[in-house]
Amino acid sequence: MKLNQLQITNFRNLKTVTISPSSDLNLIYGANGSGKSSLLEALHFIGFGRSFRTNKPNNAIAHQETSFTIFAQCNQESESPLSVGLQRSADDQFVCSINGERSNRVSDMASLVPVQIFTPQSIELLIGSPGARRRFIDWGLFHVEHSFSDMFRNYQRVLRQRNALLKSMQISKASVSSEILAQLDYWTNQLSILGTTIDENRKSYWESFEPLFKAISSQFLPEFSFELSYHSGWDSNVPLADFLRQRFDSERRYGYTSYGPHKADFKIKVDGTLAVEVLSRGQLRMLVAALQLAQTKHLFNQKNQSGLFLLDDIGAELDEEKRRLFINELIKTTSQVFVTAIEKQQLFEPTNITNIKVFHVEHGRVTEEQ
Ligand SMILES: Nc1ncnc2c1ncn2[C@@H]1O[C@H](COP(=O)(O)OP(=O)(O)OP(=O)(O)O)[C@@H](O)[C@H]1O
Repeated sequence: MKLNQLQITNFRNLKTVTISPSSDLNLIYGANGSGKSSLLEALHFIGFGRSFRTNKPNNAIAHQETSFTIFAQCNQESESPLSVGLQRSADDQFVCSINGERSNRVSDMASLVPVQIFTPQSIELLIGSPGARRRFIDWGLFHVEHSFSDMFRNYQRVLRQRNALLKSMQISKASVSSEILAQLDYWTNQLSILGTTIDENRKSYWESFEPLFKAISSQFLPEFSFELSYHSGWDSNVPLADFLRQRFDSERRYGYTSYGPHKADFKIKVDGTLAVEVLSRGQLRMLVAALQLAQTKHLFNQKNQSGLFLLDDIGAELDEEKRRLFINELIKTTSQVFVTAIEKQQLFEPTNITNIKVFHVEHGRVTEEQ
């Protein structure tokens, strides 16, 4: 999938932007506050239906305007061209269009355009909460198997029902009626069926992902040998329903389900110690880069599909050699890469890539350099 035209209107300080990006590498530079990250943020909206900077999408509507629009035309591998658009209004309306057809499901659009982003904050994947690591695995699964997101939504719906029941039991001091216990049993079984399938999907993803990661990390960080482990969120040698039933007393005390795939995580260690305890910030960024690149390769291997890769502020904490290595490897996966930096010098011209476009951003205007 390659984006060949992008139009942005009233998105932060980008009033009207129309560009025809390179299918390989796009280098974007400009002073602080010129609008570089806003350009990547607009692309991120296409792949996720949300920002990577705020959970209040209305903040991205340009001041004094009532909506923003983002429209992209794309070429797809061996398929007919695709056009996607989205509009967000200040009255919280979100409308997507796919080849002119309206859709209110952001995931319909997101499934068509895989987007990954690498920013100075991306090390949150390693130092932050397990939720970010679960989303990382689930992004990979979603793009290989789109039905995964429906399965996960169902799991969350069942989890909410089960938690509501546990909460009511926690509040009530009376002994639990057989009717309530039967209801809990029902939701426990449902949770177990969906949870086991999610866990199996994640495990098989992890199995095929791990060797790709190992190969890339030995290139990106040859001084370390990493050990990866995936944790299901419960002892998955025991069926989830049995595991939960054995913990009924503590679950009732807490009033929620504290085991299951919603508690899954993965860990990366070096000689038995968590990588975050050992690596420098720049090395942690390279580790995240290796994880993301492995995911890009995995998608390409499984679906012969590539997407957009956004690198915001590439100059931060990565030396020139590492930047060059990362971008060159990304281009090999046939990703369409967008890189931003403040200074043009930080955006080296890679030697073996010919299809490069350079854009200068100034006060919200984006111009292509000839
Ligand atoms: N809703 C909005 N409407 C108009 N302008 C906005 C809005 N939100 C943010 N801005 C402004 O848009 C400008 C562009 O911000 P952006 O983060 O894209 O800059 P940048 O080029 O990435 O800068 P830096 O190099 O400092 O990260 C900033 O001046 C910011 O204050």
